[in-house]
Amino acid sequence: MPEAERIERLTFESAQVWPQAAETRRGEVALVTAQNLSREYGKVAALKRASLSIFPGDSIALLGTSGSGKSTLLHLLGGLDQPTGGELSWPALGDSADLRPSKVAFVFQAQSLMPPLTALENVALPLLLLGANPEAAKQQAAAVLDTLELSAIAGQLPEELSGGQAQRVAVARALIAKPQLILADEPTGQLDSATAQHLMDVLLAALSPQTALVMATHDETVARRLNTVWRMKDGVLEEHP
Ligand SMILES: Nc1ncnc2c1ncn2[C@@H]1O[C@H](COP(=O)(O)OP(=O)(O)OP(=O)(O)O)[C@@H](O)[C@H]1O
Repeated sequence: MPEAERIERLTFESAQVWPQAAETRRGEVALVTAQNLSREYGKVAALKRASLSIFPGDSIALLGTSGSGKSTLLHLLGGLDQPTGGELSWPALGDSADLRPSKVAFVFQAQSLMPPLTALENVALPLLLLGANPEAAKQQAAAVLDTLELSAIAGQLPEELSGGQAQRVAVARALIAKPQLILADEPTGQLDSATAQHLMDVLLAALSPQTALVMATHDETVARRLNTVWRMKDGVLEEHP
């Protein structure tokens, strides 16, 4: 194999197991890239010098114990929080002021739906925030709920839903504006294992090849459903063994 091709292959393969801070990979532009990214809360170093890039099609499990810095990293990657050190940019997405909800969407652990709104209205919300016509937004929300086999509960309020149904509605809300980057913070954390696996089925089936998913989890079984595992320990993004 020619030397140049060998080096390119080695570079590509290492990018599969170890988060690189390169802005491009095989001609693709990174959705988000970070170099020595740090976040301190007073004396607590929640994230220590993380360098990484995330590309379209990546599905990454962020595995680590409680307090290891997973939520801190997700919030920074989504522009919900500001780093105290390092560089962070969204080469394929543009300005951090302009990230949500059509470019980046979050799925949180639990109870993130708006209580006075029905499931359908919750799912339509990102489109309304983007200025869509309300009727068109509701029609699109109904279509997404249908895809996730949730049409029967479209008119119900969050308090009337099971934990698994509520999380699937949260996934529908994250997907509706066709974001390129989905950041999920332990979306299966409060679900039993069968319901958690069903949520993963739904989420993975709904991803397009242009979309990247980063999911924080404690659960190795959930992590194994994704292509890559990144481990965090005491604020450090560690190499996967
Ligand atoms: N707003 C905050 N103020 C002060 N300390 C914080 C804040 N947010 C997080 N921390 C601290 O930063 C560290 C990392 O927290 P983080 O929530 O990122 O961990 P995590 O891996 O997501 O944990 P969990 O799995 O329990 O959600 C912890 O020591 C936490 O106490």
